[in-house]
Amino acid sequence: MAPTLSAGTPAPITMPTERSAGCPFDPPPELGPLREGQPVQPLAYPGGHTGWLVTSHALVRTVLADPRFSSRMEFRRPAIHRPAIEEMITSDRVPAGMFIGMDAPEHTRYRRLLTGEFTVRRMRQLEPWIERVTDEHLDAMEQAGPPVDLVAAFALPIPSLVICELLGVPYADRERFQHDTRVAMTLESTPEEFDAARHSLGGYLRELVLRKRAEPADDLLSGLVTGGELNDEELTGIAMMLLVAGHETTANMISLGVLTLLAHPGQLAAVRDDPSLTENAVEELLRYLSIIQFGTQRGALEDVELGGVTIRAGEVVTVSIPAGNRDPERFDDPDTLDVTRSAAGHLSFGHGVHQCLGQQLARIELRCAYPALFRRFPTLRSAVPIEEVPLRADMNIYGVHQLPVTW
Ligand code: HEM
Repeated sequence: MAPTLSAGTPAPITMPTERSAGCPFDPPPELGPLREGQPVQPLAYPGGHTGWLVTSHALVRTVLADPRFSSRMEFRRPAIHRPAIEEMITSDRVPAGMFIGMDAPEHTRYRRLLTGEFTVRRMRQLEPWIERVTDEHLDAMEQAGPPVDLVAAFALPIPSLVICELLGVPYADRERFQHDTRVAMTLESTPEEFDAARHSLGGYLRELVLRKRAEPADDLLSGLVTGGELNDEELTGIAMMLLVAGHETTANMISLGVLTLLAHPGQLAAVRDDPSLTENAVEELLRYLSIIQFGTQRGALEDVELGGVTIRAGEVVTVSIPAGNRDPERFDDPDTLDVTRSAAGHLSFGHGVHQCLGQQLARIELRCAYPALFRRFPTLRSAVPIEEVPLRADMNIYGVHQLPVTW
């Protein structure tokens, strides 16, 4: 049932989603005034529920760090209409092992099994291999000659190959899982399309788990199989979560990051002239772009006071990562891309116990991809006017559908 708001509380708004035509890299313009005036704002969720939208950096962190706000799937009610996800949540068909939708102690148990696989040290060991894969894709681009779609030729295959290698998923099967992931992520997918994609991916990964059981190899999934703590359902859920989380996110950061640098030639020149700025530039692009564009959800397990309002038990809170990352209280001149600033403390990988498990891997891929691309093609530019690049306004993960480039 829709909770009633106390007297004096502003009327609920719907989630701002429209970006300004002038700058596709800026979040929807309504978020700024909301953050300055009403950083905990009543939000109308699809289906008639009322919950909250949190927009300041400090309060986003507060929510994400507070165990009174649950991550359970029933609270991951999207702030914008996503029929497939809404149906999945209400029908209680959440797959086993998907610990992004769990609280302690279940979350802790699963996450502990994986933490060791994603340490900085482990990820650094992958670095030479990631560099080689990156070079091979640049070779292929060079051979094909311009124009090339950077998404298909570079931004998608690299993270996809990397997560496959890590998990032990045959890359040759990529068409199937890339298609299923795309359907699962598109806002417009119907419940039927979403279910079909999930079943197809689940069936595929379940078979793979059985194969790893029969013939373990030297990969993450085999390690989890032989560790003996997880059943086949849990292993399938974990593999699905990692495969989905591991390639669309980084792929969009690569392509949208390249487009952003092309649109900010001074910033591109600064990193090109001083490669020691690369790590900074990657953090700044993560902050500036905030590709998890509609935020992430939590549910109050009890009444909680937040920013002067009472969130009632059971209400859903959406924290806006884009709004938090553009908060002038936290970052000076937040709407300016500045690769020389320290963007440490950005929220693009979340915060608290659910903070992104794959963040070190993503960082290594990004630190490798941007410089290698601009080194190989110093004259790289968009092959179409920037306003014509098709943007992923309709996807939970912001980015570009295609990015035709030339050099
Ligand atoms: C630029 C790339 C990426 C971005 C922006 C990103 C962003 C995020 C964010 C915001 C969360 C927190 C969600 C929440 O609190 O509800 C998260 C969680 C997660 N991410 Fe990432 N991610 C990226 C890459 C990756 C990669 C490469 C992997 C896998 C290898 C991955 C695996 C995960 C997992 C498993 C979780 C859930 C962690 C948990 O619940 O404990 N992510 N990510």
